[in-house]
Amino acid sequence: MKVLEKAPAKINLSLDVLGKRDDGYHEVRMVMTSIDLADRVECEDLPEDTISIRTSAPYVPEDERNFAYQAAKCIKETYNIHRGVAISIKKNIPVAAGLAGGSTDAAATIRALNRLWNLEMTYEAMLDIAVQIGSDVAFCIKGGTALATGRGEQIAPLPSLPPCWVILVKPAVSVSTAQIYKELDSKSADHPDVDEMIEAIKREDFLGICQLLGNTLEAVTMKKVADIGKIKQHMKTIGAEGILMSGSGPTVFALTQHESRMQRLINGMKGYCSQVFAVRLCKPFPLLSKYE
Ligand SMILES: C[C@@](CO)(OP(=O)(O)O)[C@H](O)COP(=O)(O)OP(=O)(O)OC[C@H]1O[C@@H](n2ccc(N)nc2=O)[C@H](O)[C@@H]1O
Ligand SMILES: Nc1ncnc2c1ncn2[C@@H]1O[C@H](COP(=O)(O)OP(=O)(O)O)[C@@H](O)[C@H]1O
Repeated sequence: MKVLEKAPAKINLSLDVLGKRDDGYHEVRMVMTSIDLADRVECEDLPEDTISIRTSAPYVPEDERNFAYQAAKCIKETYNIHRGVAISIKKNIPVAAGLAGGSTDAAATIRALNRLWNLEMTYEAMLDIAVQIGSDVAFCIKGGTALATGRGEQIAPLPSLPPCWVILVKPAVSVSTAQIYKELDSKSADHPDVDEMIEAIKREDFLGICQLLGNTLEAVTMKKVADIGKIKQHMKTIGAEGILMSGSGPTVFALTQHESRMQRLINGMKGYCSQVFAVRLCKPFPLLSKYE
């Protein structure tokens, strides 16, 4: 048997880093939302008890370093499963871009194996696996819009955003999330107003959401990748209601409710960067209600 799961990317609308914790991670408060730029994860039974990984993109590991492999291994160990699986990942999300590409593949693998192996996992059981793979995997299990706290693994759902376009521009460099957190001095950094962002979302106030976009990590990554500042400036000149770097970067996104602005942004930014996308938002997965 074979099951297919869609694996949407995320953007961070508000990302505040409160400080460093004793376990080496940073305490964060983030509002995240899923976008319709998605990988496709296919899981198929294998006759022998092994995990195999195939991806469509170069530079993505096809062994135990792949987050989808780690998710499958963790489920096999936790549920004492002695079955093999072939995992095939069609990558559409740019790699190491601040869009949680690897995390969403891991989350999709958890959802897929739950179906393939009839595990009847609850949402909480999926989260237990997710936190062992990475901080952003928990959000990606359900997706939609949510507040993520702790190291990013504590999830509280929020209402969906008003409909809009998300235009993404990925500079031709990648950054290491660990390095960006390491270089952050959270005391002297800018801190976005996460609570006001949540209120704006609850009020369905699109312009308020755009004005409140903020990311504590942006200044750190901008110092290393000069293109980010140039992209932001260029997008501002073309016109968008809100512009921000996602996660640890270097992808920059713009939000607009106007199709004409979306077209202008796409046309204007294509001459600037090779990786430019315009996508809609994604609703949360209606999964798990059967088991909750
Ligand atoms: C910055 C964010 C914002 O959503 O996203 P990306 O830019 O990666 O997409 C996340 O916090 C990234 O989460 P994720 O990519 O899952 O990180 P992990 O694999 O758990 O950790 C990678 C490394 O980042 C650092 N890290 C991560 C999360 C956190 N709250 N504090 C940290 O200090 C640690 O050094 C850790 O070893
Ligand atoms: N399924 C996967 N897809 C992409 N990258 C993966 C995957 N599994 C492991 N990785 C590793 O994770 C690193 C971070 O990639 P990614 O999750 O795309 O970035 P980000 O954390 O910035 O959102 C990559 O450099 C890659 O080596």
